[in-house]
Amino acid sequence: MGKTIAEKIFDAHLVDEPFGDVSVLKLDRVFCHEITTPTAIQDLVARGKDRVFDPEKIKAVIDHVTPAKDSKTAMQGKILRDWAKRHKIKDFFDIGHNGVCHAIFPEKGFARPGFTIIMGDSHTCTHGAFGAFAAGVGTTDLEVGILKGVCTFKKPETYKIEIVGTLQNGVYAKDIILKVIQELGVNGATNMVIEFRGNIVDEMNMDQRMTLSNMAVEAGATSGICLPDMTTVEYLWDFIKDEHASKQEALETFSTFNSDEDAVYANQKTIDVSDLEPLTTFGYKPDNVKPVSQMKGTKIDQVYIGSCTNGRLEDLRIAAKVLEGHTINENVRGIVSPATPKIFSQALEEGIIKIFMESGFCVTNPTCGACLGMSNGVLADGEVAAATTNRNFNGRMGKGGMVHLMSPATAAASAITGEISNSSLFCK
Ligand SMILES: CC(C)[C@H](C(=O)O)[C@@H](O)C(=O)O
Ligand code: SF4
Repeated sequence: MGKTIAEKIFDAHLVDEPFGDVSVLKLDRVFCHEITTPTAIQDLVARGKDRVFDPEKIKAVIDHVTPAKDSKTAMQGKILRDWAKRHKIKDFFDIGHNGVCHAIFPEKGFARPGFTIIMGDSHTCTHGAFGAFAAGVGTTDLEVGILKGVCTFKKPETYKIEIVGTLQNGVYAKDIILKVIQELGVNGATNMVIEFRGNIVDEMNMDQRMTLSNMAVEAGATSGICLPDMTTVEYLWDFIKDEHASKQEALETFSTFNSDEDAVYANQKTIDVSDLEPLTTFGYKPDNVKPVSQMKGTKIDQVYIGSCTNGRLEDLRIAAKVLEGHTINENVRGIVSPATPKIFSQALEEGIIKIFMESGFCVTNPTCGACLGMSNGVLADGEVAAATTNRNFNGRMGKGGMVHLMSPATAAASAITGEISNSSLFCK
């Protein structure tokens, strides 16, 4: 019987099968940020176990609220910073070098095909775009991961989603993942791994695959995996060239993890996206999805372009293309947060930052910031945001605020008109 990529990664990392369908896996990476890791650190210290399994395999960043906004967030940063120093974790990213975890870690080549990755963050599934099994975990699992380099998981069942067809202009990876979540529902893939397949995924670059994998958790999935291919190898080449004789050889090595033809799936679905229109959310759940055309006229107070879903260079390029030559609506506050310093400086070089600024956007440093309503653009009660983020939960960007999720193109068009709008209005 054939195996899925997730099953093969589990087999390759298996340390123990204590009972039933439970597997203890060896970890290749433990990623950390300043919101969840300090709790784990403080508990380890209190238990006299202030150790790390391997400082090379642990990567840490201060990203959610940076620069710190108050004494509490300053202390969270300090606990992580002091711990990283104490344990000689050299891949630690602080002010001036920091960016959103799920953007900066892939950019540094830390996510690789066949890897097992955990982090105390629900969007850790993003790294599945590289053909890794990457999952968000709670504090206890994070502590064990930091201390022993292992994590316990239920054996993975896989939901295969084939995305096929030809995309219309103005429709992006974000629209596709919103469509997937609409079809599956917020619990449709609970306790499962989503395997993204089909010609549309094959044709996507890594930025687009990360947008897809990022929101797998919004359909309940533990991880969202794309199979590694030459696009993956090309993206990682600078980081892996010493370990592989050629790109072809790297591809062959990575392909050993690819799902077999006769792999067994718990569920599968084919979605033809040829007729897909740009989509947006309308309620407080990510599966409350409608075509942008049906939401026309919905007034907005703030537009946010950024986050681990859509704060990458390609996202900024697409939004800037829509914004170029326009100023945003006088009733709209536009905020853009490039997801990493590298993305920021490339966007500067390409003139993208200038376009944002000339159109009336405020450009912030790389941070999660407004995405989770902790800083840099919290909504007032009753306000409405158009955002390229991944969660529209009640009050997500500020108590009493409403968030509509959408692609960077739709967000940029909406900033210009002041209401949810299709970017085809501004196609040049
Ligand atoms: C702060 C962190 C625990 C949280 C998460 O896990 O998702 C955050 O990143 C979010 O998006 O709400
Ligand atoms: S950008 Fe938003 S969703 Fe992503 S890790 Fe930060 S807070 Fe969470």
